[in-house]
Amino acid sequence: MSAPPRVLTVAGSDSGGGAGIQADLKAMLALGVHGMSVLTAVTAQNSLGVQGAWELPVEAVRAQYRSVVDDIGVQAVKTGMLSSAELVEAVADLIAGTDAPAVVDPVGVSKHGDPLLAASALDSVRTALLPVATVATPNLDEVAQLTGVRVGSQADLRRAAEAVLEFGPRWVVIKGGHLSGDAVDLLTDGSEEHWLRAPRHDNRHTHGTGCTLASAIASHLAKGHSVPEAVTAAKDYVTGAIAAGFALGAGIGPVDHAWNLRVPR
Ligand SMILES: Nc1ncnc2c1ncn2[C@@H]1O[C@H](COP(=O)(O)OP(=O)(O)O)[C@@H](O)[C@H]1O
Ligand SMILES: Cc1ncc(COP(=O)(O)O)c(N)n1
Repeated sequence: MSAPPRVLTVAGSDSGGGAGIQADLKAMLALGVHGMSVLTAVTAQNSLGVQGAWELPVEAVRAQYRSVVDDIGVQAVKTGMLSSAELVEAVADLIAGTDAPAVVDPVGVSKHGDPLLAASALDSVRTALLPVATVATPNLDEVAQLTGVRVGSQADLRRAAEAVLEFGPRWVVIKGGHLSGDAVDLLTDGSEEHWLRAPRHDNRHTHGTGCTLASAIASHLAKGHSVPEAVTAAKDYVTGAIAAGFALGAGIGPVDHAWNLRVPR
């Protein structure tokens, strides 16, 4: 049997299993690729928030990356929580030397507002990480932090995309998940525009949506799809996962990564 496409996530661990590395690997399994991981940080996290976070040393991040890429090889890379300026710069450097598309989710804060990236790392995201991204996937808070553009309605999404593209990613998906009404995202490379629209699911169990979307994009890119095809398929996958999100713990539960695999009985 031939090996499936290989996808690498470079991200933090969520002990609750809903976001971070755990979400990434689950999404990759559900989409039929071989998921691999470089851990950047460990969080003590659950449905109520982040109770603690510990960064790994930069040598540990570099060593994991080299182990995976030099032997197994990757068809796509995805980044999530990178925690510090030093890690952002090291990861940007590693991606620049890798011949595979990179999906950069510039994770800033958790759904509960806990910081996952130091404020002092924002400049490195702008000048080192975004320039090596094939696709960047900021949410509206990350757009505001990185560019100063505040999105209040769908009409502002194009302006937000233009501001992010200034930093050099090939494509950007501005996620409109935090607006009201339909869940509308804008994918653009500055010339083509694709509006991705899905019904808003009235489900508070949305922990891990951003990680899941970015990992799904990376998985479809690894299978050889174009960026617009990969993002469209990833949007369908995350929409289904949100619709099937379930309660766990006393707070915000996870999306269901396996929704597309469940056989109705
Ligand atoms: N309630 C919802 N119903 C349907 N889609 C949603 C909902 N909330 C977010 N989305 C979609 O989930 C994806 C992740 O967006 P978002 O939640 O904004 O990311 P993040 O986790 O980075 O904050 C986007 O495609 C967004 O449109
Ligand atoms: C380790 C880690 N990485 C990322 C997120 C963001 O989660 P979301 O996908 O809900 O924005 C998180 N809560 N924890």
